[in-house]
Amino acid sequence: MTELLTAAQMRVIEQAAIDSGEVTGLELMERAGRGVVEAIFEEWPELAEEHHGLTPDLATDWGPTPEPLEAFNAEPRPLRAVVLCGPGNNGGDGFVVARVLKERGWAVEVFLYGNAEKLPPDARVNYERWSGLGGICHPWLSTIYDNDGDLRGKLFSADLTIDAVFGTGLSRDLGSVHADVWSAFDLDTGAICRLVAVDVPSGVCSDSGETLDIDCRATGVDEGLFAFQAELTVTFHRAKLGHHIAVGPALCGKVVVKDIGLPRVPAAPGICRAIGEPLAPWLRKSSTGHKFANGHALILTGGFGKTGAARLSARGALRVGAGLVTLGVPPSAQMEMASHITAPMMTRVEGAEGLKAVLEDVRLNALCLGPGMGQERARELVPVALAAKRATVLDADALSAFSDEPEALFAQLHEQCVLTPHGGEFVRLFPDIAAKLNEVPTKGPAYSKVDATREAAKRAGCVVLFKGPDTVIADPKGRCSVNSAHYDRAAPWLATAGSGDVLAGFITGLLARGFAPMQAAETAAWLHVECALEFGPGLIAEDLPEQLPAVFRKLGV
Ligand SMILES: NC(=O)C1=CN([C@@H]2O[C@H](COP(=O)(O)OP(=O)(O)OC[C@H]3O[C@@H](n4cnc5c(N)ncnc54)[C@H](O)[C@@H]3O)[C@@H](O)[C@H]2O)[C@@H](O)CC1
Ligand SMILES: [K+]
Repeated sequence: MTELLTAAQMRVIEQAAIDSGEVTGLELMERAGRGVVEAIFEEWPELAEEHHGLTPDLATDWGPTPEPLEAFNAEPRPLRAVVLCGPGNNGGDGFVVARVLKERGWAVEVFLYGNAEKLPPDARVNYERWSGLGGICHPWLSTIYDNDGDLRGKLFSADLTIDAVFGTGLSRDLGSVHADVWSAFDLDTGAICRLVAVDVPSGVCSDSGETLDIDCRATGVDEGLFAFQAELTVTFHRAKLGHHIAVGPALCGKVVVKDIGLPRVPAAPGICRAIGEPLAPWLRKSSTGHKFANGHALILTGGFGKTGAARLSARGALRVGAGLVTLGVPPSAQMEMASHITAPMMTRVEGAEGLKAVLEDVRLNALCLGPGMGQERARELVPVALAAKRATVLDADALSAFSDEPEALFAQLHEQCVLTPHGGEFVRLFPDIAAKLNEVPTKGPAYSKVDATREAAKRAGCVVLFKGPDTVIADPKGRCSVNSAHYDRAAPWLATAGSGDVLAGFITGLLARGFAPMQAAETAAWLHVECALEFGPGLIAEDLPEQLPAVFRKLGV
């Protein structure tokens, strides 16, 4: 697990290092800027080749882009970079990048959004260093307005563009504070070649991964997404939450984290973590244990014609290692179920009384309710299941059944429960929290999916796993993690019918094995994505449990 920081947490870590005298802010900025250049050369080694270099005097002479034949016969030209600097320390990093590239013979054009006199001290030093190298700093906005799209032309013909406009300090409303700042965001940045964002693409809130809206009436601009679309994002020390949640991943391109020599992140309850590979020993089974040592899960099913979802959960629970799995079937579906199952067992569960009777068997240590269950059956069985105080997963219909009275559900939940809502179910159970999350933010740091899941878990009094490509899991004490299915873990084929039922089964199976709710939810979410990656395109829900043996083998389980 690695930490995913907020801007405030990053500032605390940075300030503590500076206060301890280990490092200065200026040194951190130098390392950050150099880290960006290093990451660029690692990503595009062709840019690191020396033969492109020319003398510094020619470095600002851009000239028109040659035709292909001309280019073939011409002397090698210097590589061209445009660096867009903002008014804070993100801009300071940009000046370092500009200097380092210029020292390597690149032709570098720097545009400053803001007033050089008002730059914060470290950024100001780097502005001076850039100027001392003979570097010119163009005022950004006047260039756009006066030279009729000059900057645009440069951007679209540059070999590299650096976005150092806003980083973790993006806080104010883009429109109302600076009615003209939108112009930076009005560029079709997705079409710019090799656009590299320093820390975070400008316009993306690093805490929430949301883009900030602007008041289109005040600025007179068309509505749009006012954020840069980067091909590569280079961040420092640790990834930030915004790199992994909401629309952040879609705008970051690829994220590289560069070490800038800060100390390890101290353990603090408020710090959210990215779920990483579970340790194999957790998942291994004891060589002497019998099946009952690995728990017995009960998965309640729906009626006739509605049993498939619970079977998917059962398959998931078995494959993840539950010793036994029993499907609790209403009479109408007994024949259907019997003709479909082999390894899972089944038992008749006819209503509240039926479930009470079945739960007298205390070996049933993990319950799953929801997949394909039907809301009526869920309303009848959920209270009985919760009163039994077993580890319990509530998914799908077991959540929607309480849309009209979520408080009644919360009153019955206990700390052995895991709720697994997707976006729609989340809205039904936590409408006020969802409304806050879905509000388009105008200021940073914006309310995030992490904030929303934490608040929901606190209210529910149990673990909440809020699904999505950015699944967030939180417990009532504020512990929180993100299972990011982005970048090299992108698993778009997981968005398929029944995949949530398998996830509920994985969690139930792990709970049966004795995992704590938070650990079960985190491990299941991680395995779920790994199974999808293992199978690849063409995946359907049935395939997911079948990938577990291969995933386990790779983990060394
Ligand atoms: N925190 C750290 O440990 C380090 C930070 N560094 C860099 O510093 C950045 C953070 O610097 P800052 O805190 O100065 O923040 P930024 O440089 O991200 O931006 C803050 C500046 O933008 C202004 N601003 C914010 N919202 C605005 C809006 N909507 N319209 C116009 N202006 C707006 C602020 O008033 C401030 O001047 C990081 O992203 C990173 O790039 C690095 O130099 C290395 C170390
Ligand atoms: K940036």
